[in-house]
Amino acid sequence: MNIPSFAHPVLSCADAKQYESKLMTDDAAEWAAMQKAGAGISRCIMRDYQELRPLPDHMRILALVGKGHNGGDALLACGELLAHFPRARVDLILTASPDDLKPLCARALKGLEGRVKRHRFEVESVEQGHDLLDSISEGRGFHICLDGLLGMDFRPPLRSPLDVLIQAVNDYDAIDLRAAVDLPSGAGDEASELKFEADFSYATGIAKKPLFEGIANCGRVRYLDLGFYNHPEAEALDGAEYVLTPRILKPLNKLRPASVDKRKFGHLFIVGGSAYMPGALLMSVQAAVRSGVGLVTAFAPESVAAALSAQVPEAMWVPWPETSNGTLNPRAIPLLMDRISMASAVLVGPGLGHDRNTELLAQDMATKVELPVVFDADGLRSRVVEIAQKRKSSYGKIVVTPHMGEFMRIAKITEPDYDPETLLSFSRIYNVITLLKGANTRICDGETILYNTTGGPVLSRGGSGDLLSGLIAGMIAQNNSDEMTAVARGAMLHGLAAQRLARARGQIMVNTTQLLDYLPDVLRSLDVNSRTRGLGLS
Ligand SMILES: NC(=O)C1=CN([C@@H]2O[C@H](COP(=O)(O)OP(=O)(O)OC[C@H]3O[C@@H](n4cnc5c(N)ncnc54)[C@H](OP(=O)(O)O)[C@@H]3O)[C@@H](O)[C@H]2O)[C@@H](O)CC1
Ligand SMILES: Nc1ncnc2c1ncn2[C@@H]1O[C@H](COP(=O)(O)OP(=O)(O)O)[C@@H](O)[C@H]1O
Repeated sequence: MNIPSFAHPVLSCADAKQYESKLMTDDAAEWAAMQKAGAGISRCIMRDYQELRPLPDHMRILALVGKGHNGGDALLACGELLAHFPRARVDLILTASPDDLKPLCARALKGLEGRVKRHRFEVESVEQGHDLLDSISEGRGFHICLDGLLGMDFRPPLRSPLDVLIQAVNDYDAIDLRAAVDLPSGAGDEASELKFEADFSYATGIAKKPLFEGIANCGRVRYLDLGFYNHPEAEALDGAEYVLTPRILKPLNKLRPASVDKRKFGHLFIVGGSAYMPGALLMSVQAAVRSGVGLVTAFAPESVAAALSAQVPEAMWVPWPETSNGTLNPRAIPLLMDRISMASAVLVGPGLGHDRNTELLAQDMATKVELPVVFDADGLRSRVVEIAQKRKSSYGKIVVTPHMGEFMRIAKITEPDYDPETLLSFSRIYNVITLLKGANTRICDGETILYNTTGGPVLSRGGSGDLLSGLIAGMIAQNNSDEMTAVARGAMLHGLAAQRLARARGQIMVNTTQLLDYLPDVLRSLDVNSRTRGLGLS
């Protein structure tokens, strides 16, 4: 796939530093980038804190400030927060004397003079660190802790007193939101065991590779597009890993031509459900009908089809004969194949249940359906990917959407494995597009990995994956892009809607399907004609 404008390269810290040195050849350019970074970080914090509650006017902010530009970004972010919340209180912990700060960091500090309190961190033990934090906050803790100690220039080991400070802050439980500038202090191409434990890492300008190692090693990653790739030097960058930007949604946010009818927007077939798991199918269908696809036909177990159809009358429901287990009978596949000429894509799996019959059904679908087919949940079988390996190149792609447990099963590995090479080789060998779900969802076609950094723990509840597969399949069925782009588009919409849900209603006391009500706002809030930066940060 040629890398389109909606994805930006993920670089090692060393490559990011080299690339930035080509873009920023003088202090004025660096200062401008730092100001954008500071403004972007403060916007993100104001937005992300709302997953907990609205930000209080009198918020207490603690910034940990190192001597480099990472510290400078944190200081500029504090200035922005103060501009929005003049009654906020900002305390800075400096680990170097002001004379030792890099000039732009010193300039950012000067800009805050008289508006913040400074503290030097000269304590020797973690306990003394806690006492200092208690005394600074007068025992009330902090709403926000901003880590600007070390950025991409970190080289292990962590030197004293940074190690003590990071440990003290990590252990201090009276902090609502921990935000790392660029990447958590202690992370880097070479990381130290001790790292700032971030809830969010706000990647400034370039998303660095260490952010995507392991499972959410650096908290939630938020990529701030500062326009670093609007530069001729960007052409020379290569590599397999990219971070998605909301620009991928731009084609969805256009007025539809006056002359179109529903057939123009595709027809999705969804096969799933079982007598004891009808809800998963229902959720996939609910999401699919919201995706913009023109028509949805759902094939459901005959004992539940009527009840489901009452819930989503927009879809056409076809009752499917059941086995004694209440699962779909594979012998009834002609029900689907007789109608297949009407479809543009197929989704198999939500709520299907796991038995020999559904296994046969999934295999049959992989063999017989020439259209793009998405396999999710119980449709994810090792035989399906083996069949995909031999699929004719004229057929539509097979897309698999495993979480790590399911991935281990179909990739026949025994341990969770987040190595990009594992995902690349699996997708290449089996000739599939893989969407590997998790805190940072990865989408891979065997040549490229796209990281979707949207979403969050509000999605960690039953049914989120069913909504995702319905959205993805609905995007593919619309046939307005290649399958990889359609999959990535569905994932980004799902994540952005989840963020909106969490900000409006919190992460905890919500239903999975409430996410659906936030999908329209995602699209409607995009500034589609913006040419300079990613389309907004939401
Ligand atoms: N370039 C730009 O314009 C833009 C940059 N941006 C931002 O700048 C960040 C990079 O800034 P940077 O280059 O100033 O380095 P940064 O990571 O802040 O500090 C390095 C200092 O840490 C120190 N140090 C290292 N290892 C250590 C250890 N083990 N233990 C203790 N100390 C250690 C080392 O000190 P030294 O070894 O020299 O004594 C050095 O001076 C980047 O991540 C992003 O946030 C964005 O604003 C976008 C525009
Ligand atoms: N901590 C998290 N951060 C971000 N996204 C998450 C997190 N936990 C789960 N998700 C997302 O929620 C969805 C869960 O899908 P899945 O595991 O199939 O759930 P289910 O089978 O219950 O529908 C995926 O899109 C996954 O990426």
